[in-house]
Amino acid sequence: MQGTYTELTVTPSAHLELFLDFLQTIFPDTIEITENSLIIRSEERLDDVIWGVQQFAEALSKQFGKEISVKTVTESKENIDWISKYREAIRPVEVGDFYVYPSWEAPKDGKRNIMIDPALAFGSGHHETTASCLQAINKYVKEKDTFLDVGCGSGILGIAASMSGAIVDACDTDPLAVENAQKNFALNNQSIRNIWEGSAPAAKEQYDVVAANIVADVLRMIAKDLKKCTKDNGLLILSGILDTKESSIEEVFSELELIETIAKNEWRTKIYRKQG
Ligand SMILES: C[S@@+](CC[C@H](N)C(=O)[O-])C[C@H]1O[C@@H](n2cnc3c(N)ncnc32)[C@H](O)[C@@H]1O
Repeated sequence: MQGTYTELTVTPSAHLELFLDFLQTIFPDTIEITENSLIIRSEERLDDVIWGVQQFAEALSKQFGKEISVKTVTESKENIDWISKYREAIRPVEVGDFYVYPSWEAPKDGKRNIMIDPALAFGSGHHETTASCLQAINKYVKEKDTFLDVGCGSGILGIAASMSGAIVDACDTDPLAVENAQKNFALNNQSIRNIWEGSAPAAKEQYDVVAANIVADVLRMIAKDLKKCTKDNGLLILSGILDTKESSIEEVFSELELIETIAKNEWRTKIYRKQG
């Protein structure tokens, strides 16, 4: 890509549509039409086009027996590399021992590096709820723990748990998320024991740690299943809770021991222990 491109504005005194037909033979898809003008952008020089447009105006003048003039203005403009701009906007995220980075950045020495490219599935580490769950995993997940990631999205939480030595299962109601999570586990050289399309009720065992970063209303709906698949003395990491919904979650999980609440902006992450 060149550093600049030329923008040519063609303003005929009449018959804009005929000038459009003429220019479309040279630039079939790339003409912007405004009320009185046609705009062409190109990395090539457009001198020949300006000459052609003037010839066309002269030919039309002869054909209609009245003068049809055309004004042309060229401007050199800076080419913006949108892909680079987008990439610059996606920065790595550091939470505890975890360093979440996109594929075009380098991993960081001394960290548990998780490579995730932003995709359709939620979970690049930038959202407060994901970052808070990573903080909780960093603090509470131990080697050999069994871990269930309910609503895995990109798989980021399960990958973090696996890097902490846990044996990981995951599920999501969205088949695209299941596919994306599997891809991300492989990209990060982590293994996932079981992954299924669906939710907590399909869990076949009880886990040391269950994490669910889903909106509060859904957490309330599946509360019974989340508690059921958590072992006695196991932990439940609940996120996706807006501060306005916090008390409704506390109410539904009141029989568990609340051991920590992480607050980031308006988002709350609650860590419960299921007493034996
Ligand atoms: C906010 S994203 C969280 C993604 C990732 N775990 C993270 O922390 O960044 C919520 C995910 O939950 C999934 N989901 C929504 N309702 C669900 C349910 N009842 N059971 C399981 N997954 C659900 C969505 O498809 C989405 O991928």
